Amino acid sequence: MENVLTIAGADSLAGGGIQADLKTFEELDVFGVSAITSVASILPGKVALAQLAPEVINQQLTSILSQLPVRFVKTGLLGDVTTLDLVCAQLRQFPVWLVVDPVLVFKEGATDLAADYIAALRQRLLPLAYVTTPNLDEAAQLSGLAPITTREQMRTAAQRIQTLGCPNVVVKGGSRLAGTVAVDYLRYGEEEYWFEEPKIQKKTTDGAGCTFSAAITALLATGVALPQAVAQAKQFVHAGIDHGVVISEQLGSVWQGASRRQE
Ligand SMILES: Nc1ncnc2c1ncn2[C@@H]1O[C@H](COP(=O)(O)OP(=O)(O)O)[C@@H](O)[C@H]1O
Ligand SMILES: Cc1ncc(COP(=O)(O)O)c(C=O)c1O
Repeated sequence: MENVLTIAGADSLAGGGIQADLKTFEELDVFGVSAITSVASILPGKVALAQLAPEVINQQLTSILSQLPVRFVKTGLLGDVTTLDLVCAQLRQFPVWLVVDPVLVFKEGATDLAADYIAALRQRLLPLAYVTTPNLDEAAQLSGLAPITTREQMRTAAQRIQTLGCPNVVVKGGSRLAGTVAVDYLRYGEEEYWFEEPKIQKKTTDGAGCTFSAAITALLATGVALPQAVAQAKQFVHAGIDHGVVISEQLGSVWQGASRRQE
């Protein structure tokens, strides 16, 4: 069984972040290990983020990368430029297949990631990645093409992100692209693939992006090629949204990654 590492934030409600990643790894038969960068407390209308000290983050990475064979890594929320740079330094020492989920936007509310974080993502993390999985907002910020409202703009954004040094890009249309279809676009080198599923009219979508990129990472680790990994990850997330768990009526429906009870 492959060891797969997620470097990301913890989510107090466990819809997204490290919790969603580990649940997804478990479901897809890889052994998940984690380095936590920050702790997100999901509150009404906002997300409170507490960043861990750089030494603590570095220690986790050293613990994992120096003692375990790890060939596949996913990054989610890194939280600040210092963390992003120490992650890059570690990953340059231990070359891996890297999936970057460039988390800039939470469905639960805005985060305060600054322009220098986006610049660091573009200039230092993305060139280390095998594939990145921005949603429409993130693709707009990474490509400088804002706002993205059409399929043609999804293609252009992916091409622009490739020029940053990341050979493969999945732009997720998700719930954000208007229409009745949840469309994702993969730019795989020069090849392109469109993935479509009916848009599900449910609120159980928190953590969908984390789960999607975690599933891609796990599937790559089990030997699936990227276009098929994206197709399967999309099916996995689609089932997850459709059978999402409502953890509190007061909070509304909250997606729970691995608990996809299929009646
Ligand atoms: N309402 C929905 N119905 C079906 N699929 C969806 C829906 N919302 C998102 N998806 C899919 O879930 C995956 C994650 O997308 P998205 O939610 O946009 O990511 P993020 O969490 O990063 O914003 C993509 O494959 C997207 O197409
Ligand atoms: C730590 C952390 N990372 C990432 C996310 C983003 O989740 P999503 O997959 O809905 O984009 C969340 C959302 O709650 C989170 O708490």
